[in-house]
Amino acid sequence: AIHQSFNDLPPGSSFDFIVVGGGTAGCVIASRLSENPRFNVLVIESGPSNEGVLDAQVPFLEPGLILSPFDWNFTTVPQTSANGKSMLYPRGHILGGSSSINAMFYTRGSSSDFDRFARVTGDSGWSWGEMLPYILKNEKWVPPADNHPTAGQFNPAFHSLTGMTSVSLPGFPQGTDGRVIQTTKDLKDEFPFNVDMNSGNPLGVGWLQGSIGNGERSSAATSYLTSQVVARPNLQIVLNTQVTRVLETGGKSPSIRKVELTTGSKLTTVTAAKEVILSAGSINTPHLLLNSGIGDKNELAKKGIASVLNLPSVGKNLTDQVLVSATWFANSNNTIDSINANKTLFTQLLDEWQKTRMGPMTNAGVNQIAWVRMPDNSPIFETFADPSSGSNSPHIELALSNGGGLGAGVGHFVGAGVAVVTPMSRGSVTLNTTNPFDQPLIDLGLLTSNFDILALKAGVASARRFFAGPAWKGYVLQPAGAFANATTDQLLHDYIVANAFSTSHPVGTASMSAKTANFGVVNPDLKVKGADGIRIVDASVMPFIPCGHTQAPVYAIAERAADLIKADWQ
Ligand SMILES: Cc1cc2nc3c(=O)[nH]c(=O)nc-3n(C[C@H](O)[C@H](O)[C@H](O)COP(=O)(O)OP(=O)(O)OC[C@H]3O[C@@H](n4cnc5c(N)ncnc54)[C@H](O)[C@@H]3O)c2cc1C
Repeated sequence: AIHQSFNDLPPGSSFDFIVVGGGTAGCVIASRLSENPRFNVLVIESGPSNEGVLDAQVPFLEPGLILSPFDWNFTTVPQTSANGKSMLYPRGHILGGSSSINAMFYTRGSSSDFDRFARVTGDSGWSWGEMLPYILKNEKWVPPADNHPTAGQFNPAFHSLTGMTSVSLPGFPQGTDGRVIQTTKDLKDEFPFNVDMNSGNPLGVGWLQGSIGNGERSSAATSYLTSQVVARPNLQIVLNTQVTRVLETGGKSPSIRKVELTTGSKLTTVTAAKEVILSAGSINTPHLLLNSGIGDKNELAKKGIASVLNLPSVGKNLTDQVLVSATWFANSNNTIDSINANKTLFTQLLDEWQKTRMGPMTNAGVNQIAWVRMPDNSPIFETFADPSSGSNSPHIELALSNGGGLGAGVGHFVGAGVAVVTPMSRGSVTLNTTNPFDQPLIDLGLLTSNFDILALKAGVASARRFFAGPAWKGYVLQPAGAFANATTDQLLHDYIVANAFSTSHPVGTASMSAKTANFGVVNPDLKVKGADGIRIVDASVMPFIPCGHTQAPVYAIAERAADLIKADWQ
């Protein structure tokens, strides 16, 4: 059942597993563990239900979720290498977590990303070959909202019809589709067509796959917590309840099976007979650990927190991808800018979505992505070692957009969100105060590595070449917004430093590492190092960021984690 408050739990309830955070990974764990009727599972989620939240259902309305009650509304500390700006840092505060508020891009990264996970942890179970079954266990391939013919837009060999989260090709054509595909022919050396960017080899330009089914967002909550799953007598889900600490339950290791939480203004605790699984995400998981005395002993002492477990890597290695827009005015009025600018049209399209689950509201304006690898002889590699996981991995993403403002104000636009998907900057999550309800200090370290600035420059240059292709003649007009000023190398540098922001893909703050490593937070089986009874399953365990968006890897990691946990307690 789903309960609005902790006090609504049936009296005398006891639990084998307590999952902290009903987000992307948490929903997978809850759903899979409760398949075993002998396991009693409790999920504690800080946010409210996703049911009936229109902005979380209609793909086009995703921007409305930022700075809403469904967002933790974090703000970063001033980013010293990005003009000292503090930035909004959205995270899902709702059942389904960030999968309920994200932009629904479903990209797996490259096979070598997973092979690198296996290499650094010494566990071949994290390799692409062994993770592919878990990826397929997550994905349920479904037709696009408009039911258009999809032959040649994906490779069925890499997809599954039997998983959980609906994944589909774009559900509505964009006015730029033909020109993008033509560019893969005109400029095929730099921008070859890739029939399926989720094959393990993403390089090239291909059709975006999104976590959307029947024109609606498919989140961890809608796909893993179906009414049949929620009806299981051995699964209890408590909403609107924030876990404040994890606590020792004795033993030498120490054993950490108890969680502290708030009910109204009162603190209470609940203990798991078998395990606590932390799935609070890359910001809140380290925040919870630090508040619980699990982190760098000396740093915690300065805050007056007694050390329970000295794990200096907690909250370190925060890795996120960095983005700028490259935007031009478009010689067209068939861009998605029309929808945002025209209230009548907006209402009409929303009405169409409500009645038919079709139309432009079924996706968000990006129908294709270009994944670009900087050549081995690029001058950038004279200074920096290649941070990518392998030669089949991009350094840069161009999210090709049929308008959407792209930060340039009012008008009709075309362009790309240019992201460095293999950033070298690292940040941290540290305690601000010892009050668990205060935000932690989130420092992305944005642009602190010059690699990221140089790679963004290379990405912008690549976007310029893309949109200078013959297919765009007469369509792409002058550069727009602040991007118009980026006319020299120095001015492009200034544009990047002033306008770069994060892609909201944080990972790495509770990294897994080899069992014998003297760094890292969890072992390859995701158990917290040096402790008993507590695992971490969420984006924070990824030691490196995959060269794409992060939800598909989180789903796959959680699917494997569920099997690891089940195997331990069979
Ligand atoms: C705005 C935005 C856009 C994005 N776009 C994309 C995209 O298009 N494609 C993509 O692949 N990825 C995208 N991402 C990233 C992706 O969604 C995340 O990487 C992924 O969902 C993270 O999963 P998680 O399980 O680690 O954390 P989350 O899904 O964030 O789950 C954490 C859960 O724990 C809960 N929680 C936290 N602290 C506590 C506590 N103390 N007590 C109780 N509950 C707690 C939270 O409320 C939340 O429900 C985006 C993210 C955001 C925010």
